[in-house]
Amino acid sequence: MAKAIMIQGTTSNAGKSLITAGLCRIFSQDGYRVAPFKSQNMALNSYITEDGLEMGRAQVVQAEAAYKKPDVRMNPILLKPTSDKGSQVIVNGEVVGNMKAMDYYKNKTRYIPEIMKSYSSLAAENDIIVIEGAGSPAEINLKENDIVNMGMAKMANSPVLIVGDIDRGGVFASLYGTYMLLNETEKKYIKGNIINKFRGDIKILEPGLKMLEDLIPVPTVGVVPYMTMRIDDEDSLSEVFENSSVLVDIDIAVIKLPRISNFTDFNAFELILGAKVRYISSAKEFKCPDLLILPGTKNTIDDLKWMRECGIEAEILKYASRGNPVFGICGGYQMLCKSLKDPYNVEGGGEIKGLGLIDAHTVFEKEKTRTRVSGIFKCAGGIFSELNGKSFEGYEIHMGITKAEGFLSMLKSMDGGEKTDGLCQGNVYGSYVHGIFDSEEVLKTIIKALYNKKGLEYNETLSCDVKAHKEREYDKLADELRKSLDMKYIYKIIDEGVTL
Ligand SMILES: NC(=O)CC[C@H](N)C(=O)O
Repeated sequence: MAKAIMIQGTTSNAGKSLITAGLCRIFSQDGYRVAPFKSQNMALNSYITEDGLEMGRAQVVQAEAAYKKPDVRMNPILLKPTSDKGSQVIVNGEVVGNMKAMDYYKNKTRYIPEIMKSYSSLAAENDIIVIEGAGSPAEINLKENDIVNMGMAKMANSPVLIVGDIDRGGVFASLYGTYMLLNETEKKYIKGNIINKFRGDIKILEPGLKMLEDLIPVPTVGVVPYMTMRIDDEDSLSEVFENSSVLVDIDIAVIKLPRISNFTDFNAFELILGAKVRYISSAKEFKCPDLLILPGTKNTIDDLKWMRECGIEAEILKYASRGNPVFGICGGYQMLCKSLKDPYNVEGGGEIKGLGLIDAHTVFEKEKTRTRVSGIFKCAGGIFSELNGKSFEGYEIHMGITKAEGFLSMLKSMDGGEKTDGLCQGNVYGSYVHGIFDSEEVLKTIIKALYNKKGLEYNETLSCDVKAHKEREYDKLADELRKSLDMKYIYKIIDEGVTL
């Protein structure tokens, strides 16, 4: 039976996912069998495992860091918010329905047996489970019946480290306040604090650490520097959306839809030195990018209405009419169609005219398509015609089914026979495949075409192997954490567990 360590945070985005991933890599490097675990994730960035099951992307990254294949047991519950009040609830990788937040919170303890089944079976196969909490354990309105923070720590009898974000300020107050809002039993699980995202002179910080330790009986087990490294993000608070104003050769604009999903699809572009992805949420920011991407969304029709109202749709139509390239992924692909219909009310219902840039129609079905795919580009025209013959690999997660009016085609999946996973019309491209840009040949072909269009030279020799890049990032993360965390102490608390 594995031992456990749990990473909780004072807020969302404090860096729990990153530190969990780094610890997974460190323990694996030290020879342990390791698995990440998060009982419940609320995220629109999800992934499809080899068994066709859906899980949150943060645990996928952590699994990779632990040299493991992503496994749905690592994230038994996934909530995908469809609106401000409700979510699609996914248990052990399969949709169980849409639920209002209130109904879910009232009934969530019914999922404890599922959570513990997954946890126990992972624990039986590993030496250490690195558990990640969610949000903060001090949300006093949600603490009762908790299944993801202190409730989970108790079920797994796991020592807990709390991560605070010093970059946003108020780190002492939030670490102190988090501890003080816990009850006496819960406090016994807290074995250390971690200060994350530190930049500056540690000498100036040190007296504060001492004062905090005088106020609460919790040692600071490390001060982790601010890292520019990016691993796949979990939620829309992600720093990915903070645009920089650096000038580059190729400007790629992604529309930041209100329900944007799977924006990890575009991380691959970061490997291209001369390209920059910027996220835009107003018509004013549109300008004239070299490539426009419409990303996935959990609520295609609502997000299309939003684009229409804020004037972005008009900008896209103007931009596309001049022959500029547009690429839609999943929900973004659906928006490019002539019409979208939701007869079974899976995403709020109704019918709407699409952008009409691809002669196709999308209908939302009752059953979700969840599959991994691989295939090759065929019949891609326009500026990216060099994609033909290039292979892709990825996964699909959607309720909608898209059918072309006539003969339009672009991608053929090898494993799905004649299944068409995407369409192309002129310089407008759409596909259901998430992760399509992770293929080095696809990525390079697209970038090269964009350079050519601008009359610029593209240095093709630079590698953009996404997998190799990620491996290097995980090792770098582990090195950085080894330098800043007291690993001896962390091993000690893992070994001791929690005695009440
Ligand atoms: N991941 C996505 O973009 C999904 C698109 C759309 N919401 C569907 O389910 O069909």
